Amino acid sequence: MSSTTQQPKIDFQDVTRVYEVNKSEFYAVNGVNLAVADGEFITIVGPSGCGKSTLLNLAAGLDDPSAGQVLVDGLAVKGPGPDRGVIFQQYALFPWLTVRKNVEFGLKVAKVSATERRHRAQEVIELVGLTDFAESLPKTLSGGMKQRCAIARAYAANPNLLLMDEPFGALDALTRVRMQEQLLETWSKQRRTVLFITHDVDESVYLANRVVVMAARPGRIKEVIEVPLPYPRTEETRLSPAFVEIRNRVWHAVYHQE
Ligand SMILES: Nc1ncnc2c1ncn2[C@@H]1O[C@H](COP(=O)(O)OP(=O)(O)OP(=O)(O)O)[C@@H](O)[C@H]1O
Repeated sequence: MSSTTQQPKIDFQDVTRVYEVNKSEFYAVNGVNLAVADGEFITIVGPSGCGKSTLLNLAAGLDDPSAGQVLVDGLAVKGPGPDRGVIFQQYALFPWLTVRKNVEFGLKVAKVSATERRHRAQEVIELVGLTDFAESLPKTLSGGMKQRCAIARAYAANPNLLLMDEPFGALDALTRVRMQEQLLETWSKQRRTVLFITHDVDESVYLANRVVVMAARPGRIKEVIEVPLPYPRTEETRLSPAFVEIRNRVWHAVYHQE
């Protein structure tokens, strides 16, 4: 199959989600079309309430469209599945379990054998740089480490699609930059498809192959902006004129909405 005919990993086809608010219809998202290629890193930015989480939840199978459909690997999403790892801003770790046990939890539920669980947990804990904290409880970890643990837990199930809703939103600026670098490093090794929501324009450009800018009322795609900057991206990337130029375009699209 040539790359031009490859089936998208995620395909939002004319997706609309309507809520009933005060007896009238409210379009959280309206007529969204977006095809995400396998291995692509897509970020979604836009003002509060423009439907970013709605789109992510539809891809995760946590919600159903009112019209249109979301396809993953060519099949309509019918509910959550182990092929899709979801990571939210709140880490939602079990406070009474160690990092290792938190990471193994989902595998245990999925009845993966104890040996295999250990092996997989070890691998992903190493990947996110938490080896020295594998036996620690969440309360002893920093915010960034907790989020790395949540990411490791999502990776452990070996999803080929990562759905991330403002995962670094609660972190301080420096930790956030480190987490972005680490996420890109992992992504370069494994090339899982990523759909990543953020409020941060710099973050959206730094991470993505393409930035999807949304507009509100009704929630819709306003513009899709390519980021043809090479990986690995570094501090130099952030300072380069090409980065600044794209950042300015995204900024303009987000903040100058009619
Ligand atoms: N269950 C619901 N019932 C009614 N309206 C809803 C419901 N869920 C979401 N909405 C509305 O749909 C719109 C889109 O919500 P969504 O959470 O997707 O936006 P968002 O872009 O992720 O916002 P934010 O950046 O603030 O997280 C919002 O106006 C929200 O109030």
